[in-house]
Amino acid sequence: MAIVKAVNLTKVYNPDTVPVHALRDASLEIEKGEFTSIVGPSGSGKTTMLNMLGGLDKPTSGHVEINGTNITKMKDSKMIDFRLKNIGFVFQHYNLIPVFTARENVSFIMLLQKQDKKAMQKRADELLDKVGLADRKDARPGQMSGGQQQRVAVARALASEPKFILADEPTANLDSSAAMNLLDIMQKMNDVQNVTFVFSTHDQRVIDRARRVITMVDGAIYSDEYQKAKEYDDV
Ligand SMILES: Nc1ncnc2c1ncn2[C@@H]1O[C@H](COP(=O)(O)OP(=O)(O)OP(=O)(O)O)[C@@H](O)[C@H]1O
Repeated sequence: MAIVKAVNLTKVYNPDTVPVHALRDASLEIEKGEFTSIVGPSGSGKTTMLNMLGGLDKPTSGHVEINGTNITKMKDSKMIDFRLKNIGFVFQHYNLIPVFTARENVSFIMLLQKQDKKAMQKRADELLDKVGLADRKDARPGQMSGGQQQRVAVARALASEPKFILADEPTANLDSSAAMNLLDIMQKMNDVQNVTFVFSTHDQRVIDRARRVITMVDGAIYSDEYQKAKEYDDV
């Protein structure tokens, strides 16, 4: 069964004033263990699609299923809890909490899930080790580079052991070496632990690493192709 299934999604913003058709009858399925890029020109609907897949917004028509559960009909209060347990998010602007250390940022989701404090600390430390930040656990976002902040964001996204990770333009603000390093880490997590990643991106470096490339044009799925992905450097 697909982890994520988007069925005939249409999204119209501002339907009563100046309607914008951001998605037009777009359907896709994501299986466990995929490393997939959603690409397409600016305004083609990539972010709108990720927002629908992550339950951050609702379609005008159509629906989204996650592991067989229709999330489109879910009440907002239930959706928050469902998101916490099932979906990890990585954003272009990292979205870390500035007054928290790296460890606290990673622990925060587990705190919301009322996990045991010791287990929470242990998991946060393991995740930060995995993203190469063993020596930056007590640093706050303002004391870290963009690449380091985005690696904290990846560790945070994994903290609740989600079914899949959605990453909206994760390398957009990173220089070349930080972007490659982030991709190496995510690709290795995909390869070794079978973590499922879905990206939206303009970045050819990210597209080259994907095994599947879904292209959107004007709110619709234009093509959906598998390719041989560029290998990652061991990290
Ligand atoms: N909240 C909103 N209100 C109105 N229109 C919106 C809103 N969000 C997006 N749109 C419009 O919907 C269309 C799709 O936008 P979306 O952000 O999904 O595209 P994108 O492919 O992610 O673009 P980019 O690559 O520039 O980030 C665009 O025409 C955009 O202007």
